[in-house]
Amino acid sequence: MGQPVIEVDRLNVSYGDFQAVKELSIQVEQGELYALLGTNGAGKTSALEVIEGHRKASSGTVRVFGESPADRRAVRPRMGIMLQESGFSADLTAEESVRLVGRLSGRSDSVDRVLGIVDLTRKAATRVGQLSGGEKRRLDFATAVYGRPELIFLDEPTTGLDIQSRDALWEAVEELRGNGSTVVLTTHYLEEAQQHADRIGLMHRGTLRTQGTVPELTRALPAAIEFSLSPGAPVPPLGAAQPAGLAYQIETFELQADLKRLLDWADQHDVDLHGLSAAPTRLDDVFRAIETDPVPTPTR
Ligand SMILES: Nc1ncnc2c1ncn2[C@@H]1O[C@H](COP(=O)(O)OP(=O)(O)OP(=O)(O)O)[C@@H](O)[C@H]1O
Repeated sequence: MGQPVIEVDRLNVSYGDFQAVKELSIQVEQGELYALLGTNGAGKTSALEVIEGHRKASSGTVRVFGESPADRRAVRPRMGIMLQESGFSADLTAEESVRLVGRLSGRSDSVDRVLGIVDLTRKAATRVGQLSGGEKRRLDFATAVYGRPELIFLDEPTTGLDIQSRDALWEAVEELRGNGSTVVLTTHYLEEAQQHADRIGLMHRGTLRTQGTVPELTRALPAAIEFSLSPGAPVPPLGAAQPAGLAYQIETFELQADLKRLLDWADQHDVDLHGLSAAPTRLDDVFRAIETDPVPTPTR
């Protein structure tokens, strides 16, 4: 891992009496794609707004490139931000919007290049107010990556995008990462986080409940083997639970070995395992478990 780009230590964000972010501590290293995921209202946007320099912390410290994010002159030229909702003026054209945000960023780039990344070249002269929802999201992304920033925040970047636009966006993100950019992502599309993130932090009700790589997060929960038996079949091994009728389920932390044991047992007893499936633990399972797990357990 490289140098820390983002260092958050015991961050708290409150709105009046309501504490939206509680004692959040995370570090994001240079070149990393860190996905901050969580349930609705978990506090992700509130935390990111502080890290981006848009909001003041109630307490705690945040450093971006070793500086306070409030020090906009030091930090802003090095970061590109795609917010959940764009603040573009409806009267500006796509091209004017990119030029304006580009000028404010202090970086230099070609407007054509960034509009090309998101296939908006044909819409360069179209006013923002006349762009579709997906086109506006793509314009947001184009402005966030203008000048190839070292640090890019993507807040639900692919919401409302068709599959071609998603693929193009992720291709552009991977290219930026190839050049060493660091990316912070929030999304409700867990498969995207699973596919692209180096590390994932899961927030629920203001706290970071767990953090790690996908294998680290999924390792903590059992995988599942499922099958059905014909009436009169012998009792299956491995403490198989019987949730309904003739359907069985085995939870296991040793999927391969237990699957072999089950198949050997079926062979020996000449039993058919109808609808046999063996599924590794998915990020969705970790996510669901978070809501019922009262104990915060960040791993690192
Ligand atoms: N300006 C505000 N004033 C009062 N409460 C707020 C404000 N902004 C956010 N909140 C509350 O703080 C909590 C965290 O909101 P936040 O937008 O940070 O969550 P989130 O994790 O980004 O959620 P989502 O996934 O739904 O976008 C929510 O309960 C929200 O209602």
